[in-house]
Amino acid sequence: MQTPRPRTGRPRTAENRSALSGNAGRQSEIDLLRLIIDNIYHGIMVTDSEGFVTHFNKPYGQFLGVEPADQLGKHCTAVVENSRMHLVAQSGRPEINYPHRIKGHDMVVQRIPIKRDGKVIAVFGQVMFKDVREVSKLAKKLTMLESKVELYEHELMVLRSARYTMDSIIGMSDPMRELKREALKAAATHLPVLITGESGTGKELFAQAIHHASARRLHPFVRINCAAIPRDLMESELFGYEQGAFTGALSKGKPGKFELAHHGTVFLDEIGDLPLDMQPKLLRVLEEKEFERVGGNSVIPVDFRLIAATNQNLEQMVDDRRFRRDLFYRLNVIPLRVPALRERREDIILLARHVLDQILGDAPGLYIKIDARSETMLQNHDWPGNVRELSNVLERIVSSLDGDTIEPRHLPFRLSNFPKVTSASKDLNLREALLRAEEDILRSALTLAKNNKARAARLLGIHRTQLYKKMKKHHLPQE
Ligand SMILES: Nc1ncnc2c1ncn2[C@@H]1O[C@H](COP(=O)(O)OP(=O)(O)OP(=O)(O)O)[C@@H](O)[C@H]1O
Repeated sequence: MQTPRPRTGRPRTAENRSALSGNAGRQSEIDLLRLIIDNIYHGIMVTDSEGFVTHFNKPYGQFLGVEPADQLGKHCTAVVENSRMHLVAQSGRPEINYPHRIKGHDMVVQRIPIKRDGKVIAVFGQVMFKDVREVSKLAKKLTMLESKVELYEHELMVLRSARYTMDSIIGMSDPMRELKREALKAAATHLPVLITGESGTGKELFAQAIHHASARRLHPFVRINCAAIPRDLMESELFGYEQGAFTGALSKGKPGKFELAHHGTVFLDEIGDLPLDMQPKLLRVLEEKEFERVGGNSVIPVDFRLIAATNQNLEQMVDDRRFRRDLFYRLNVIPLRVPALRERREDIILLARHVLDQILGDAPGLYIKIDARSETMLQNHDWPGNVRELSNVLERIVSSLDGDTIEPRHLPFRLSNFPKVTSASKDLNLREALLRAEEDILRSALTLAKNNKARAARLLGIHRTQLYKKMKKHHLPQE
């Protein structure tokens, strides 16, 4: 096709046309559009339906080394080598991401016909990449990023599962095997799970293992300790708040735990401590899977699986009207009870070995033995603080162990039913025995109370100040 000659005497700029109309508002709008076109990063050229240039921006001028204003009115083929703008005007078909060779560079361009009433009135051309190698670089970068994401997802899964699978829950006793089987079945559903059991039995461990065995494993596991959140902050912690919802609120607002757990699992620990006035709000989000932020008026949908745990007797609490019956039924869809350590004594030594291995870590050549009498003492103890108490006892022993074997003399006083005064117990005098017993009981109470001093003092039946005094006497950490 023959290239039409440039028409120099007939400027076709939008500016000129609107200057003729004499409309000031229209003029300023056109100025703005021209400014926008000139500030776009990519080179841009617009032609009319015959291929004559009506717009040509500065970046394109800089790229080609020409003055933009001088190109207006010329035919596109006289301005840009290999131009196809006039052909697109004729065919009316857009050319998206086409290769285009200019000045020895392979570029990537778009040519889009602009139509009015079905007729092409202009063609918009844009240089997408000044060098086609940019595209392949970008594509490579994208592939690289995609594989990195894949790698991280995999690592995340390995990391999480390495810590929290059912296999990492130690226990070969019948009740534990059965419990793991039930927990795996629960993981395959999206139903709420209620885990009960004494303090320190491993309820949280089960909650995490269920999450990581479920289809939600790549999404967040959000733990909320109902006993630890101050009452007046509970609602905003759970549901978040909007800007200016209350004094001290962050100016941007803040998402709550449920929002953060989208597609994942919410673990409500110590659910028995959820204040009564919060219970209907929890029930609503469980039933409707949507909530409103504090101070907000839009409803936010959320998808999560709920796992709740408690060491309290929720049924009794329902009877005492301290826990809502409707909420209890909603939570108790799949009940799992983690047995106390004394109900699975065959797991005690297994757990002790596991804890010792964890304490010693990767230290090469280090191995701590437990002699037969100590094993019997560990197995015979009732462990009111369960696995947590066992861990604490072993940690303390290891920190002051003088050899590589745990012997009865290393074990806390409470593990022996009563001190046997034998000829071997040369150093045992009453004062020392009482001191050891006192320290031991203090430690147990603190373990049971999860280091909450007021609770520990209540357990011991003494005043808190007295507890602090005794802790000081035995050099127990006060924080
Ligand atoms: N079967 C187990 N195998 C390995 N570690 C365990 C096991 N059970 C408990 N533990 C460990 O004991 C400690 C207490 O466990 P966890 O916090 O899960 O108990 P819990 O029942 O949720 O306690 P609480 O009711 O006091 O919150 C944790 O350090 C946990 O890793």
